[in-house]
Amino acid sequence: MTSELEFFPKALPVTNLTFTHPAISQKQPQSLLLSYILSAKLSTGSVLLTGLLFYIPALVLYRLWFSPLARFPGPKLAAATGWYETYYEIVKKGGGQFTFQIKELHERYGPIVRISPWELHIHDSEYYDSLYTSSLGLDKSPHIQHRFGTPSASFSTPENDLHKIRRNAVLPFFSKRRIHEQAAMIQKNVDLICYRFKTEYAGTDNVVRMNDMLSSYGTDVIMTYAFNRSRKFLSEPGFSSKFARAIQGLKDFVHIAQQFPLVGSLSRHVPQWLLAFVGSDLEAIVRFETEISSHVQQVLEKRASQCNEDQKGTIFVEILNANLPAAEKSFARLKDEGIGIVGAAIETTKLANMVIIFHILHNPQILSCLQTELEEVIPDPESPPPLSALEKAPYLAACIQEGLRLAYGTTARSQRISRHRPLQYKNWIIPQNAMVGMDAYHMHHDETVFPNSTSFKPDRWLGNPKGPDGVKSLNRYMVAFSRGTRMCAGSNLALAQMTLLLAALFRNFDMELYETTRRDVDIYRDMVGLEAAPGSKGVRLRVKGCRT
Ligand code: HEM
Repeated sequence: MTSELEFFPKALPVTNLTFTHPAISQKQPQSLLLSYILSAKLSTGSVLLTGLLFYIPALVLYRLWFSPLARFPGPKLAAATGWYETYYEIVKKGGGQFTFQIKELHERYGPIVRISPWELHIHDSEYYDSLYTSSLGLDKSPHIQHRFGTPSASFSTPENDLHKIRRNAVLPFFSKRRIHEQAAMIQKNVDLICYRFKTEYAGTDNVVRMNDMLSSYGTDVIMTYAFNRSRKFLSEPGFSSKFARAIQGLKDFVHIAQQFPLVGSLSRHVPQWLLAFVGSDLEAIVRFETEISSHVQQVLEKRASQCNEDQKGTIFVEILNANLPAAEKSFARLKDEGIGIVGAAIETTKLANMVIIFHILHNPQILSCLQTELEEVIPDPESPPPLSALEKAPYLAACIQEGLRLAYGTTARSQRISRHRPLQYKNWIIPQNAMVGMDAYHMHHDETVFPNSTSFKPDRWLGNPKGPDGVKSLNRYMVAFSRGTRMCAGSNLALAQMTLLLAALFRNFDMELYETTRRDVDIYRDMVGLEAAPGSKGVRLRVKGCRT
């Protein structure tokens, strides 16, 4: 199917987003233009110029008055051109500002707004479960397929049916039982952090850069879990992680790759030496991707030579053993899945931990409540209880829940498309093939659900709390892991990592923030995940001493 007529060189979201309307055929402006050209025999330059003069007004006219989205409220400029979104995502304040602009649009236009020629956004916490659901078989928008340069990862797969096949292959790998079986591996990484805190940091002026430490923790865990190959970044001086720069680079590049997918894919073909020479973050990204690719390659080679005993139980052996078509087991596909999983695991968990650690250290009362609880749950810090016991500590769980809320998971909307039938929101009929999205930023700052929403208040999660109607659970409105068919596959792993680390740090150490303020954890840019203000060095702390 042809896409909506598009003059702008910026890539169009997707083929299927065409809206045909009886009043104006998609082909009309094109055929008019063609007959004009043939009869006038114009030079190429004047043909293009004349074409533009016809084409742009016809396109804008169609979008503003004849598109099936024309009747939805929103600014005319956003309805007329995708460059409106591009301006906020790439230009304004260095980019990543569209989510905040959408919030302003909702204040002006109400709970449903047309935010681009192709897309609607809804701000109504009660509707989230209707859109992010398993029951409607909605596609994820192809608009965001190239965001991370891994178009065939489950995470990026637009089509619901194909996504289901891919997701089902990895899901058992992240079950709660599997995660509990791996708790000892995660605890080993936590023990190493505690050992280094005790021997290198406690009672000294040495500053722990949590950005590095948490990136290394996330990387070492997921690389062991997925590939049985730890990178041992936690043993590096200052906990520095070579993947951290790559992940940051991926984040910095995310809106460019989304707005201009061609740039995203071409960048992957620039030689690594050239990227290194110009000092680009892309070089770190390519290096990271090359490393994951080589792990995938090894898995395939070892499997071919049947000497893959050491990789038993790793994620790719699982996928290779699954009942999937051959194309699903190709190197290119597995590489994308590998990069997708490692990328999804590291940054999200790091950010949530960082937000939690900051707020606890920033609020002495919260710190004291948590330490009191942990002293009961972990009487002897030398022999911590199993994960299952720590998971039952209510105040720790409440801190984690509140941190996930303020770290958002993914801040940007993840748009859905109904291919086969229209959707309904209140009195609005959303036409099929329209993109429609909601996001955690709007959900988590809905003051009717989370009063004083910018404050870190673990207490709001204690004692089986309810939402605004006094009936539905408050948990229903916490969407850091999203919901429905695309809900985070690694949420059990993420929660286990957070529980084990936070319990150990706050039970074992007295810590204080070092030159860190809210500015270092509050969202300034939406780079699909939270990004703090420019120049932030993330959360940094000093270990004052050990607790017994
Ligand atoms: C605090 C930590 C984490 C948060 C808040 C989080 C959040 C999310 C969210 C919101 C999505 C849905 C994205 C979308 O709809 O576009 C997602 C998907 C995903 N996450 Fe996580 N994530 C976390 C940690 C992890 C970890 C540790 C893994 C481990 C591998 C992981 C693996 C995945 C995968 C594979 C998907 C794609 C699921 C699919 O499309 O079927 N995540 N995550």
